[in-house]
Amino acid sequence: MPHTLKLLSAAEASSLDDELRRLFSEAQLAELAGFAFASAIAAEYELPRYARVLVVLGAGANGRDGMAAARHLAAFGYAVPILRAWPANASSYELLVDAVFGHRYTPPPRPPFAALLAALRASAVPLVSLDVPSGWPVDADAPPDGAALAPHGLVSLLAPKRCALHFDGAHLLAGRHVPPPLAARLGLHPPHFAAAAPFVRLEGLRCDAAEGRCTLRADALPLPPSFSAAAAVFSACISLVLLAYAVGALARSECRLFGLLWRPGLSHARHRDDAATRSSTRDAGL
Ligand SMILES: NC(=O)C1=CN([C@@H]2O[C@H](COP(=O)(O)OP(=O)(O)OC[C@H]3O[C@@H](n4cnc5c(N)ncnc54)[C@H](OP(=O)(O)O)[C@@H]3O)[C@@H](O)[C@H]2O)[C@@H](O)CC1
Repeated sequence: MPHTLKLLSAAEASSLDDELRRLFSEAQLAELAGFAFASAIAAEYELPRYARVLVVLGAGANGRDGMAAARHLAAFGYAVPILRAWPANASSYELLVDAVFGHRYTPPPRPPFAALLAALRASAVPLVSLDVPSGWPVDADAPPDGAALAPHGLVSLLAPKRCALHFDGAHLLAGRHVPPPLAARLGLHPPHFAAAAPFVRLEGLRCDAAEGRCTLRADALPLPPSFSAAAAVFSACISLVLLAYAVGALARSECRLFGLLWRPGLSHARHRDDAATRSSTRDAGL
């Protein structure tokens, strides 16, 4: 069965933000997102090929998370300078990270961001966007126009936003800090993440703008085949142990029902014990 991903509208993404802000501080959210973003970037854009990274920040929470991601990338060994303006040597970087706008962007871009987006669009350096390709209308049914950013990669945070329908590059999903009951209540339906990885590659993702949904092919599981086989063997062993235990319990015919212990094997013995108790009580004249 293919796995259908929930795509969030801008309003749904804001509701999720509100829920998360009740659970985490802003600093915690930044660290969780920043680490997840950086881990996904490091997996897709490996060292040493993409060692020099320029992270471009906006004024909102997307920029704040981009700042945290930059710090984590630096800790992973990437060279991530802190600059106040678009550098003259931007083409010498090996990767551009777009953390300008997230899901609260409303077009058109105001100064100075219009020029910043144009510079990102014009660059030949591979570009990866965090959560939303900056400048893309989040809820748009139509693909963005030719002047919009065309990132090589997209790292969606927690759940892809609706505009991801029109993205067909390398797509990863980062962040797994939505508590499962909240994810279930919001119908997020996240895919499986491998072990403790804070991101998953959305390989085999097929987005259909007409249907308004993205599905992951059933065979595009994040677990490597060797791990899946090991997991299958492990779960088969556990099932066998549980089955052996159940058969053993049945053989001993122990059933506990509403607090009463019924043991056919023991009932005769208990009957004998009761009879013996009654006769010893009688003998004792009690
Ligand atoms: N860590 C986590 O777990 C979570 C992290 N999250 C992350 O936060 C992101 C959402 O953050 P956000 O709400 O701050 O919005 P975001 O889009 O970054 O910035 C808005 C800024 O842009 C500005 N602006 C807007 N339009 C403009 C325009 N046309 N031209 C110029 N400026 C414009 C706007 O200015 P204003 O309109 O307010 O004047 C404001 O300053 C989300 O995508 C995800 O990455 C959250 O999902 C929560 C969970």
